Amino acid sequence: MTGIPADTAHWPAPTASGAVDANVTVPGSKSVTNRALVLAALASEPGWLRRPLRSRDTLLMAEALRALGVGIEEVVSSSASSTAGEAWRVIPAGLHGPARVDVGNAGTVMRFLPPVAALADGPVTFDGDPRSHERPLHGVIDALRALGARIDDEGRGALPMTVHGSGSLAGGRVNVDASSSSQFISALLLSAPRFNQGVELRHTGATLPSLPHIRMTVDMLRLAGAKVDSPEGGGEPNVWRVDPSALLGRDLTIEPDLSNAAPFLAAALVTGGRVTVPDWPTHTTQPGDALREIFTRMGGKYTLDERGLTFTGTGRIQGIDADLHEVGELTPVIAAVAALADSESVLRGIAHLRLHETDRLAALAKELNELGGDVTETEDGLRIRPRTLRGGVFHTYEDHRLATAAAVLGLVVEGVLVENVATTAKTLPDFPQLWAGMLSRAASGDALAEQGA
Ligand SMILES: O=C(O)C1=C[C@@H](OP(=O)(O)O)[C@@H](O)[C@H](O)C1
Ligand SMILES: C=C(OP(=O)(O)O)C(=O)O
Repeated sequence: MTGIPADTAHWPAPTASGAVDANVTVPGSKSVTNRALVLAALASEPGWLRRPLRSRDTLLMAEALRALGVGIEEVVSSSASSTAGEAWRVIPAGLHGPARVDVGNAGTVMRFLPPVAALADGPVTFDGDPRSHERPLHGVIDALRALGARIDDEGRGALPMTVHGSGSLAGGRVNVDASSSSQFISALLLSAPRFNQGVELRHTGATLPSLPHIRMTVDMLRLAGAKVDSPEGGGEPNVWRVDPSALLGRDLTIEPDLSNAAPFLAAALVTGGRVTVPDWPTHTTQPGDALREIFTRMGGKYTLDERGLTFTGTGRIQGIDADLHEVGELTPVIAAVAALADSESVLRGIAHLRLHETDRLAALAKELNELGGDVTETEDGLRIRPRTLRGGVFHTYEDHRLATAAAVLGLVVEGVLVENVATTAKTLPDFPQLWAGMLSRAASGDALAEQGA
C-alpha cells in the first residue's frame, strides 16, 4: 500500500484524458442569492428569486429568515427536464423573536443577519460551526451597538451571541473598520433602509477588501428602490449613505456564480481545452468576472457572446503577479493554476484570507507543498514557484474553494485525493457530478454538449 487512505472521505480527483471541451451550466451566485433573500425579506411586498443558488450557505440564510417569520416558498417547475423554472417566492412579514439562527460557516449569514435581527421584536441567538466563532464579526457588533442595538456577546466580539431586537433601530452615523471583511459594510447597508434614520457609514480602516461585493450591495439596494450615496458615485471617499425608505419586492433572476466558474475555466486553461459557461452576464458586479482577464494573463483566451463565456487554453500556462485584494475569493483556484504554470507567481493583497473559511494562505502553502510544490506565504499573499507535483491527500479544512482548487490540480497530477469533497456543498452542490460531466465530454469527444440543462 502507498499509505494513501482508501475511505470514501477522500475523493480521487479525476485526471483529464485530454483537452476538456464542455458546456458547463454553473449554479446561481451565493453572494447575489443571499443579498436578494435579505432585501426581499425586508421589502414591503412579496418578491421572487429565480434560479437561486440552493447550497448550504443559501439554505441557511433562507432557514434563518423563516425562523424570523419571513415566508419563503419553493416553486418548482412542472417540467422535470428543466431546473430553469425553480424559484423562491419571498413573502415579507413582521420580524419576530425569539428565534435561533445557525450561520454554519457562512460569512454572509453571520454578518448580514444581525442587523435584520435588530429589527425583530425579540431575542435572536446566533451560532454556527466552530470556525464561525473565529471569523471577525466585531465590525457588525460594534456598529449595531452604536446605532442603538442591544447585543449580548459576553465580550467576545464574535459568535455565539444574542441580538435583543426591539422592533426597530435608530440608525444614524457610524464608523466601521472593515479592513478584515467587506461584509461588515454590506451587512449594515442592506438593512439600513429599515433603520429609522437610515445610515451614514464611514470606513476607517487602512484597506478595504472585496470592493466589487460592496458595489453588488449598492446596486442591489438601488434595484430594490433604496437611495444610496456611495464613494464611487462621486460621493465622499469611504462613506456610504442610505436613506430610510420602503423596499420594493422584485422579480430577480440570479446570475450564475462566476467565482464558482473558476475551476471549470481553469480546466480549460490547464488541459489546453475549451469550456463555455452559459448565461455569463455582460455587466456584473461579481468578482468572478475578473477571471476573464486573470486567466488571459495566465495564457488563455476568451470570447463572450450569446453562448456565454468560452475560455480556451493554449497549452501554455504562465505565472502571474497579481493583486487579488478585490477578488480574494478567486485565490485558491488561481493558486492551483499558478502551481502548474511555467514561471513563478506572486499573489498579493490577500492577507484577509487568513480569516476566511480557514486560513487560506497557510492551507494553500501547506497542501501544495505536500504535493511537491514550492509555495511560501508572504505578508500579504503567496509566492508560488512551479515544481513537478505528485499525488497525495489534499486536505481541505472545510473550505469549499480548497476542494475545487485541488480538483484542478488533479486534472493533470495523478493520484490527488481530495479530503471531504462534500464541503463544496457550501456554495456548489453536486460539484463532483458537474466535474465528472465536464470530463465525460472530454473523454467522449462530445464537444460542447449541453450539460445540466
Ligand atoms: O459579500 C459577499 O458576498 C462576499 C464578500 C467577500 O468577503 P470578504 O470581504 O470577507 O473577503 C467574499 O470573500 C465572500 O466570499 C463573499
Ligand atoms: C469567503 C467566502 O465565503 P463567506 O461568504 O463565508 O465569507 C468564500 O465563499 O470564498
